[in-house]
Amino acid sequence: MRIRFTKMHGAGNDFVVLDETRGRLGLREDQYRFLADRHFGVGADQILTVRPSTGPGVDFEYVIHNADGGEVEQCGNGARCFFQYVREHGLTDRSELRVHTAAGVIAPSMGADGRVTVDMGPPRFDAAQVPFDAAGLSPQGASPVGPWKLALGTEADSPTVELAVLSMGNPHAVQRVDDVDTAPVAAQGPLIEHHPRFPNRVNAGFLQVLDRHRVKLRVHERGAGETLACGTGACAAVVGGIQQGWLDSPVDVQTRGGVLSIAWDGVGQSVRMTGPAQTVFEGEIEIPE
Ligand SMILES: N[C@H](CCC[C@H](N)C(=O)O)C(=O)O
Repeated sequence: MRIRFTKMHGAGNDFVVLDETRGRLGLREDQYRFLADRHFGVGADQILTVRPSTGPGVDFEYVIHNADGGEVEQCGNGARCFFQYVREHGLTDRSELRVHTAAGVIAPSMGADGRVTVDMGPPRFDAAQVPFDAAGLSPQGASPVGPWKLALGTEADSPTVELAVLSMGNPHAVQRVDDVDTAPVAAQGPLIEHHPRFPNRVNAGFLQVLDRHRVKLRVHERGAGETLACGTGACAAVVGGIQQGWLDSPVDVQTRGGVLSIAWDGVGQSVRMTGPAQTVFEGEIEIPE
């Protein structure tokens, strides 16, 4: 099957965007994996699919698959690219949209400086909503994010980490580190992602606090590995940092792919993420039946 796609990125987190506004492609997980494959396919961290509105009050549906082919609830950098895509391809001329995702409705809008701001909805702290199995654990702090001390292995000398746990519609576990450049992202990222206390796996964040309004962040993403930026990860890291008393809104999040600006006014309030969206090229590709 030959399909058209658009290659995009948001702060270096890269995507293949598919247009299903005129009909479904009906792709399987292995075909999403093929598209994401950096050697045999196009190459991407996630595949984003644009679909028509699901009903009143929303303008489009936004579907996300990780590079491993699995469908997931939310993607922040992808939301900015989604918004740019539908405007660039004449699917809307609106400067603000309401978009249905598996995690709920998000609202992207165009800023005066050409950057895109997305209302990502409120963070969720209830363990069952992450989901996170906290049975038998006592939080190490008094905030809704914990933190929670987890051993990364069963050996007596397994490393233990303190993780702020929360959901942006997708699951996040964020630890504070002194220096992101020397943080054990490669070693600990997969162990946290696949930790048995996260039944749906989890995105693993590594947060360095520079001052109360600036941080550095690296994220080992569920289903994709370390990415140059993670939008929902930046939201989760800032919320966790505010909840633990390290940060004040707004916060500039320096990722390896660019800077994201995150604002949050407190529990029950939406997280607002602002950042870049870039179209790289349009293409066609033959995918295996
Ligand atoms: N890997 C994430 C999905 C993509 C999130 C990230 N690319 C973003 O910008 O939020 C997950 O499995 O929940």
